[in-house]
Amino acid sequence: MKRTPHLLAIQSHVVFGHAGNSAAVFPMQRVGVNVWPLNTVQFSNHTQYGQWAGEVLAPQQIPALVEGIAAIGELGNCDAVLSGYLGSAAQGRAILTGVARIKAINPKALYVCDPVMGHPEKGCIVPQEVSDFLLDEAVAMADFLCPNQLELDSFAGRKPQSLFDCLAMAKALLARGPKAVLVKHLDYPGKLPDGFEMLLVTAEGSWHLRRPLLAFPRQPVGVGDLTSGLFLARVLLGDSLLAAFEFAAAAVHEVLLETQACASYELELVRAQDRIAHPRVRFEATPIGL
Ligand SMILES: Nc1ncnc2c1ncn2[C@@H]1O[C@H](COP(=O)(O)OP(=O)(O)O)[C@@H](O)[C@H]1O
Ligand SMILES: Cc1ncc(COP(=O)(O)O)c(C=O)c1O
Ligand SMILES: [Mg+2]
Repeated sequence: MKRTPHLLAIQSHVVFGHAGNSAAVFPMQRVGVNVWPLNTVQFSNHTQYGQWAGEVLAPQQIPALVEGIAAIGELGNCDAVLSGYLGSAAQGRAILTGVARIKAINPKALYVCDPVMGHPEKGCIVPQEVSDFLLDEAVAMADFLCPNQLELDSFAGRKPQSLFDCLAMAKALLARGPKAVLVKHLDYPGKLPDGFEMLLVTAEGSWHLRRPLLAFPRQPVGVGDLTSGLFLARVLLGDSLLAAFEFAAAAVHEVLLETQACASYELELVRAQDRIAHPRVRFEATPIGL
């Protein structure tokens, strides 16, 4: 029998609704991965409501929890670490120490970094020191990096002029450490207004994917966290990076269709669970080169 992969997921938890681990854990489990959720913050709701209650996890808790898993002899079973929304830069450094500890026991373990940064225009609120940590330190250790366009711009220090410019910006990141870059949301001058586009960039090749842009009165949150989580889950289950990319796009689109049909602001993950596991839609990524 094939072994079920194990994944340590270090990102936010919201009591109500879906963002961070609250967007990604159930879908990753639903496609067949054992998830170890480690919550960097516990907030009442995501920050795009503009107000929330709750606390940031003390950074020293991250190594303490990782050592607790080592002490029961299970740390070597960890196949990957996924990091997302962080409450402080100290938490980020504690995660990198944890990644090094896990890779020392299991050199095949992957580190996937979704570099969630604060953006005033989007309403996602993250401390500035976290963005600095992601730009300078996390990128060097990440096996895969999953930025959105705004985060890609921050890494490049500029905005793109075209789709090929986005590709060049993502390719430049490969030289800084990651083996693959998944740009979860593209925005560039000349982009067709009715599409939602993504890029997968690896040393072996690059692919562009377009799916329909759906209309929402308020943009749902947690879509990026869902995308990175499902992409990694499918890689751990044995998909190629390209297959995992196409799967994540299809499953996320299914969730958005259900969310739109319910006129819900929060992602309808429970209702969409069968469609997450078995997407009915398929989007083919096309090779793209410079
Ligand atoms: N097919 C789609 N139609 C409409 N909106 C979408 C679609 N897919 C994703 N979105 C929205 O696009 C935005 C992507 O957010 P962005 O900040 O760029 O990425 P991330 O969620 O990774 O941080 C989100 O507001 C999400 O709700
Ligand atoms: C607590 C929390 N976690 C994670 C996110 C990231 O969500 P998304 O996947 O939409 O970038 C947000 C965005 O506001 C958030 O408030
Ligand atoms: Mg995001």
